[in-house]
Amino acid sequence: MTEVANNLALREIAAGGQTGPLVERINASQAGSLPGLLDFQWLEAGRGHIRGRFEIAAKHFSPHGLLHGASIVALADTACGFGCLASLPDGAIGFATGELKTNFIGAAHEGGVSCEARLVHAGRTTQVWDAEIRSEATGKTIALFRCTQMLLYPPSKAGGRAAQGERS
Ligand SMILES: CC(C)(COP(=O)(O)OP(=O)(O)OC[C@H]1O[C@@H](n2cnc3c(N)ncnc32)[C@H](O)[C@@H]1OP(=O)(O)O)[C@@H](O)C(=O)NCCC(=O)NCCSC(=O)c1cc(O)c2ccccc2c1O
Repeated sequence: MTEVANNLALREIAAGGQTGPLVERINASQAGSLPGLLDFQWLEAGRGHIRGRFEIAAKHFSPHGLLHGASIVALADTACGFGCLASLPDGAIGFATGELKTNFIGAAHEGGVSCEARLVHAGRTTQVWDAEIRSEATGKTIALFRCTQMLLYPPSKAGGRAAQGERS
């Protein structure tokens, strides 16, 4: 069985139980997991918004030489996940991506890829996030992304089980 370090002590990251600004706690939390392996960097994070980037490297490409769409989706989904974490309503203890959609409308081959995400619906059970992904080399938008984050509550409120982020 693959051992995955539980770096996502979700509530602690969001609640500021650890030291340092939120964006630093987010960057530290991803070490060894997919966003860390893809070298995502988070520059700003707060309630309702987040901004991040990666520098294009060989690992971000498809086998036939295009920047892999999954690299872009991973950046945008991670932005919205961490953004959701920074924007949980009272009582919510976790979240999971429920659905996502991406329009790929341009290409990037070198330089950086940036992502800005914002909360467009803050519900009790769902959040809808929009993200715009740009090539830093050209300034052009290369993808538009939207997802729904499902908000998870403790068993006593939801009548269910522990939050996704607390799965071992
Ligand atoms: C979204 C759901 C929780 C909704 O469940 P629903 O109410 O529709 O249905 P059920 O209650 O019947 O559950 C069905 C099924 O879902 C799993 N499940 C449900 N609740 C939980 C829970 N609290 N904890 C763990 N697992 C749960 C379970 O397998 C249930 O089947 P059973 O046979 O056990 O009944 C649910 O649909 C769901 O959990 N879907 C999967 C969501 C998911 O895994 N999304 C992708 C992974 S999360 C992710 O991608 C992610 C992205 C990021 O960018 C992040 C960034 C930063 C931090 C974390 C990130 C992150 O996690």
